[in-house]
Amino acid sequence: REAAAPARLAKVVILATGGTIAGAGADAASSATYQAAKVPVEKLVAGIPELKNLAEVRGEQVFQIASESFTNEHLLQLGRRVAELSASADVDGIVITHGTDTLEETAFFLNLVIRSDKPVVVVGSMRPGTALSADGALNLYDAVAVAASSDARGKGVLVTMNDEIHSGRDVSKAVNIRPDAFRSPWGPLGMVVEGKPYWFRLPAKRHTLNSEFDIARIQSLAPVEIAYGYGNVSDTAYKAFAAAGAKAIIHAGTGNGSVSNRVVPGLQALRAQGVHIVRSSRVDGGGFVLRNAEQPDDKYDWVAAHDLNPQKARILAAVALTTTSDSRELQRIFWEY
Ligand SMILES: NC(=O)C[C@H](N)C(=O)O
Repeated sequence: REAAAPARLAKVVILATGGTIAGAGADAASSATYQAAKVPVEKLVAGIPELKNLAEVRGEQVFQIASESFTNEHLLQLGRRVAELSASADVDGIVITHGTDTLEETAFFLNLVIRSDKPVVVVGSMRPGTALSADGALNLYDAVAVAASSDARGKGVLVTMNDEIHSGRDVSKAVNIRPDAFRSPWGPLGMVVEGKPYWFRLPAKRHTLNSEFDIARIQSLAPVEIAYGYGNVSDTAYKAFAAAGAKAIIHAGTGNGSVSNRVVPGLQALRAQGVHIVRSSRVDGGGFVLRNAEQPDDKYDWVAAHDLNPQKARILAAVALTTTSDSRELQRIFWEY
């Protein structure tokens, strides 16, 4: 019998954007005090020789920033590069190294606008590589394992952190400092163990190839801001955002996305001026906002963000408003994505 030809290693591109996974501290005990976005991608890759058993890897430095400084322009530039690479026959999967603070926003954005079924995996770390028990190397190893795996195709943009594989739509940073920082309210999709992904569930919402949005058709994102709900709140921030040109304001509401009676008239007036009001919830670990519960959305022509947290609601509204300014369309999109 002839021996089977050895399987070709997948080709994976690592797009590096900075964050703690590229961070460096003064000594090994500095796990929380360090500078993010210091180490270049070549060094990150060279630090994990085991990557070459998983894939043919090459790195590309896109930015070198902490993720709290990401702007819409960074999202668009990164998205265009991911689209280009995913269209190339020479690329099987893409990994994006990213700071963890806004990782959930970038992952959701790419999940909405990248028209490809090739694996795109966003990864970060909670400790810099210089720290004791640094988590970045294993997280990156897991990300490359997932990006190289044909099983990961068509599952939308994914996030690997702390051995788990999450949907980029669902996942968010739930705690800081600790390496178990990322949670999905509906659970992770799977796990990576010793460089092999294991899957347990699939995303139910529209994404990537099944999305109506396409990075190729987006010149700029709509200006969308977030205002926080709390006791003794006023409508000052909402009005200021609208005056500065916001097309939609995400209300990071208390509980069910409730709105203080001190703020309701101001938001009605802003809607009458054309600004969209999207009610989300500030609760951590799984908000759930229903239309016409707490506030009469039909009457006020407001939108319910359903289970999307305020920062994810901002991303969806900023993308959706590039194709529609109709509130019913906006609401449909909030149910479907
Ligand atoms: N753990 C991290 O990556 C935090 C860092 N501030 C960032 O988001 O870039």
